[in-house]
Amino acid sequence: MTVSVKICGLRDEASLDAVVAAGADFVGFVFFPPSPRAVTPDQAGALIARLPAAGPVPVGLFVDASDETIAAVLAAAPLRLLQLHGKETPERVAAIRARFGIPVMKALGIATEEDLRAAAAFAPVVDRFLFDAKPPPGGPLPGGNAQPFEWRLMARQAIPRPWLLAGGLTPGNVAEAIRTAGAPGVDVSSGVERSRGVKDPALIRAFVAAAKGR
Ligand SMILES: O=C(O)c1ccccc1NCC(=O)[C@H](O)[C@H](O)COP(=O)(O)O
Repeated sequence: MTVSVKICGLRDEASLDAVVAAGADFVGFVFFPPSPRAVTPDQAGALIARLPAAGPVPVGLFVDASDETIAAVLAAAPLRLLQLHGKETPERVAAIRARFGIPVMKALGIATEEDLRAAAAFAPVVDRFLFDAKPPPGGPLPGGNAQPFEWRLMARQAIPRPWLLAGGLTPGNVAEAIRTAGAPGVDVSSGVERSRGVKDPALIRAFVAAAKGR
């Protein structure tokens, strides 16, 4: 099985080029101003313009964003997948998908099997899921916290859409995480950074190689 890989929170050309050269499948841009990984629509547009046609799918990460915010980003950055990482309800997800006509990936925070059951209500309105750790209480970011969750919770679950495993993955643990969770795909941000918000091309290459078993 080939594992899909998403590298999230890109802000500079050298790291983006490393994502492309390493053969990642998705590349994420954060449109959440409090994040140290946030980019403006124009910055994302310029980075996406560097992607080859057969390169990684550009993903936009939003947290409880308004239609106006999403529209303003799309005017400058041709995203091909919208990652919704806030408290969006199934109804809100459906409305965003219908309005913008772009596939949607809903992020869900997982700490227990009960949390996983929330996926059922979203299944009819999403194209993919991303399962991440729950953010620390009172923390500034709803994701990207280098926090793993219990990978065994995912094992043998019948998830009705393609999905990515996220949260605290690194080049050193991603192969074990994939085996334990039975994950068809993975997503990383902190684990390929040399400091918070600053990606490291060597770590990006190592992560993709480890995830894809190269
Ligand atoms: O990365 C951010 O700054 C961020 C901000 C707000 C919501 C979500 C965010 N990141 C979500 C991601 O897609 C991360 O890749 C995922 O949570 C895993 O992050 P990490 O544990 O740092 O690898």
